[in-house]
Amino acid sequence: MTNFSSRLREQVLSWLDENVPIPRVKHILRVEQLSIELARYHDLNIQAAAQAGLMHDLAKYFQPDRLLEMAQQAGLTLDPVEIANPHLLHAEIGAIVAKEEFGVDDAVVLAAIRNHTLGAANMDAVSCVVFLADSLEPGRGQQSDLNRLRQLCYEDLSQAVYETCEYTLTQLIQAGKLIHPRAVQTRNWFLQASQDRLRLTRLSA
Ligand SMILES: Nc1ncnc2c1ncn2[C@@H]1O[C@H](COP(=O)(O)OP(=O)(O)O)[C@@H](O)[C@H]1O
Repeated sequence: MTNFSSRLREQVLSWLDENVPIPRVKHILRVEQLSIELARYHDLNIQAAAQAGLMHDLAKYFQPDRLLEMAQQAGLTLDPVEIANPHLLHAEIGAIVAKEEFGVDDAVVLAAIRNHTLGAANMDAVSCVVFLADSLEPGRGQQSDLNRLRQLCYEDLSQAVYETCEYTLTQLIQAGKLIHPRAVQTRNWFLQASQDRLRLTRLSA
């Protein structure tokens, strides 16, 4: 397990102070906190969830040209939706910054940073927790559907990821925005995972 020393945490906080506006730093700290809480509840690697929560938005304020250039340098294959909206690359590029700037080499942490916006089919539980924390941290609002999703995070992680994808996708459709296919793959994979578990539960009852 990566030892997320308080010294490294201070280094990240001081970098965030320089590169990210205060309201976004507050969001990041709430994501860190909820990631820790969910990881503790589900008996996951708390250090990994905390690190990914704290570093998920490192590239949030990088300009589109910089994101595209770094993605090209890293040899990433770009989806047309990322070319139309390079901001979506901040998750992939955030993982590169975590590695290069802070020496993070834990594959679980780097995957959770990469997966925080679009998710991924079959993403691991720490990625699920950070994905959910980013969408559902208390600063996102107190609407009843958000509060129901928050409750679901403690009952069934797969179902919570599936329903959170549905929530985000519905909002994007209503706003007439492009949808990245990876978000649809995430939704489909976690829908099937939830249904399979339900079927198994019924069979064993
Ligand atoms: N599945 C998706 N497909 C296309 N665009 C998306 C998708 N999910 C999020 N976005 C867009 O990317 C932007 C960044 O998403 P996100 O990282 O969740 O941002 P924030 O933390 O600011 O809400 C959002 O404003 C949204 O418009």
